[in-house]
Amino acid sequence: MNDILRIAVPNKGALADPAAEMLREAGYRQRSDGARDLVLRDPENNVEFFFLRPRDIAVYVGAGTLDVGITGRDMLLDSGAPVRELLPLGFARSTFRFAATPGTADDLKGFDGLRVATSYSGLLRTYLAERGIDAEVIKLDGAVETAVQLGVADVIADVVETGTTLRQAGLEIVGDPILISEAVLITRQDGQPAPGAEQLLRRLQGVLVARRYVMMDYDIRAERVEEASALTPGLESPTVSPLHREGWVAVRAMVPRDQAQRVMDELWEIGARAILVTDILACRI
Ligand SMILES: Nc1ncnc2c1ncn2[C@@H]1O[C@H](COP(=O)(O)OP(=O)(O)OP(=O)(O)O)[C@@H](O)[C@H]1O
Ligand SMILES: O=P(O)(O)OC[C@H]1O[C@H](OP(=O)(O)OP(=O)(O)O)[C@H](O)[C@@H]1O
Ligand SMILES: [Mg+2]
Repeated sequence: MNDILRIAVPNKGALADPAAEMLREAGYRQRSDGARDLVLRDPENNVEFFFLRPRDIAVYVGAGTLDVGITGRDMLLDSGAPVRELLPLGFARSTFRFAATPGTADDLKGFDGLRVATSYSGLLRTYLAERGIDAEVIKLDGAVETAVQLGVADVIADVVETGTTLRQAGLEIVGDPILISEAVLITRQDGQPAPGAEQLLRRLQGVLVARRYVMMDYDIRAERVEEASALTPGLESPTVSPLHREGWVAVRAMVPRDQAQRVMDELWEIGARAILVTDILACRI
């Protein structure tokens, strides 16, 4: 048997609940609601979970004390730790952006000599240095949007999702996104991931596919099956089975969830009937 796989998971913040939910869907044990365990063993799956601050996760994984972890891409880059992304996980999506009071700093080029507040100073310093911008970085722990109002900074660089927090602080986005972020599974930069990481990776990939796709079944006249297959090509190829009813076949294919209604309309137009859509609970592709 392989060594136990040691997995770092966020203990609070925007990543914690969706990470736990995803691991649960992948068949792993997770903390019960409200529990505050720091370590959780899951002997059945030969893994151990360590609940840590999301910001620290890249540090532990980079040091090699933990094998893999879940954190945000922005936090990974900010840490400067020797880690790499194994798999983007599709939640905690955000952009990292500059913002300022309207009319005060409309362009990155004009940032020389200004004070930029952020809780991602590593990421920001690299970004400014790469562009030769000589701004002063003010490192704060959080609630960065308030820094301009209180006169601590001229510009901020922070996580933006809906933009509500910026609007409430009377700030406006400046320039292009510094980074597009989401939750990611990470491992150490050098060498192969730990042996048990393969299984975790496959399970998480399975959850992502199960979330993104639905299963679609329908009946159609045999002479239209080519046309129908073009609408529902599936991941590799749709399954076509004979029907007892002469001249008809049954087709089964995976369809992207967000396209299911459009595909059903188009199938109906070419004569498909008994079109059924079902959730995929789990899969290995
Ligand atoms: N409102 C949000 N929507 C989507 N993703 C977010 C949001 N806020 C933070 N994130 C993402 O979640 C990850 C962790 O950020 P989070 O804010 O939870 O950490 P933190 O600021 O250290 O913790 P806390 O806010 O609890 O002090 C980052 O990758 C960030 O991009
Ligand atoms: O664009 P929005 O949808 O408003 O979301 C973005 C806000 O969410 C996060 O704040 P969080 O609650 O984590 O507080 P923090 O700034 O103290 O980390 C982030 O730092 C932004 O402030
Ligand atoms: Mg936060």
